[in-house]
Amino acid sequence: MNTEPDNLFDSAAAPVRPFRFDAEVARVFPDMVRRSVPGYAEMVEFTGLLARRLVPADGVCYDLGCSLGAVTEAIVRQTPASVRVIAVDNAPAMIAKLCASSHDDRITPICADAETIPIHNAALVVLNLTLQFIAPERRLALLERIHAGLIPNGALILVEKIALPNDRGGQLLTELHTDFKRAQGYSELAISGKRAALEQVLIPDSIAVHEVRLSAAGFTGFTRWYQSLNFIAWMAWK
Ligand SMILES: C[S@@+](CC[C@H](N)C(=O)[O-])C[C@H]1O[C@@H](n2cnc3c(N)ncnc32)[C@H](O)[C@@H]1O
Ligand SMILES: O=C(O)C(=O)C[C@]1(C(=O)O)C=C[C@@H](O)C=C1
Repeated sequence: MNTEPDNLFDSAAAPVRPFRFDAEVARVFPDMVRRSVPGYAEMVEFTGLLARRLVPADGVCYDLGCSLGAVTEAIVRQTPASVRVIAVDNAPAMIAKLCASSHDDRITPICADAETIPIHNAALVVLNLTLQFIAPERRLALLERIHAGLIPNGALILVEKIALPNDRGGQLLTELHTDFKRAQGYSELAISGKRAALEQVLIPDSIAVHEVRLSAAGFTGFTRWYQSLNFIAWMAWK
């Protein structure tokens, strides 16, 4: 996948407009996500390893909000050749790039909305940094649909940026996330510009809200398997 540098928020002249997954973002996405999400590469790799344990031969996986297909490719790498992945994103620029880079017949890229795409016989559904972009009042309905589309013993992998408590620990982790971005070479301008652009677009929930909702959606159990600062990964099972 391309490695063009993310300098989208570096220009002082750039107007602050809501963040969108357009062609500009798709062009720099691998660099952007790696330098913005601490632990991203490891979470993607672990998702592949989890798929290896969770998905039966001939199993079907859904990667909802797949972007350029990093999770899809990790699943394909780690599972038998009979396992297939349906890779869904509603951003045409993302799906176009995924189609251009991947010709694996185990992968079915689809440009569609995760909220409406039919989900059937899924052994594994992955929402890697996607639920946070769905309107909060519709998140439960999406999780209920995913739960209904899973086979018995099927699982959901959910990775999210979370809302931290406004206490000393929460403030420290928020500051560390900014330090992480600085250490990745982002300028103060780029950091504050992206923060403003994501406001009202990426709406994080607290750990408690996520976990109450997983139960409400019908999942019988869940476990957290990764945390890096304000990014957390869960697995939930039917
Ligand atoms: C942060 S990116 C996800 C990263 C990706 N899962 C990965 O592992 O590299 C969020 C993605 O979700 C997609 N998205 C947001 N809302 C969506 C929706 N309602 N249906 C499908 N895709 C959606 C965006 O277009 C974007 O590509
Ligand atoms: O918190 C941030 O600053 C982020 O950039 C996070 C985040 C995400 O979690 O999806 C936001 C948008 C980009 O897609 C990549 C990463």
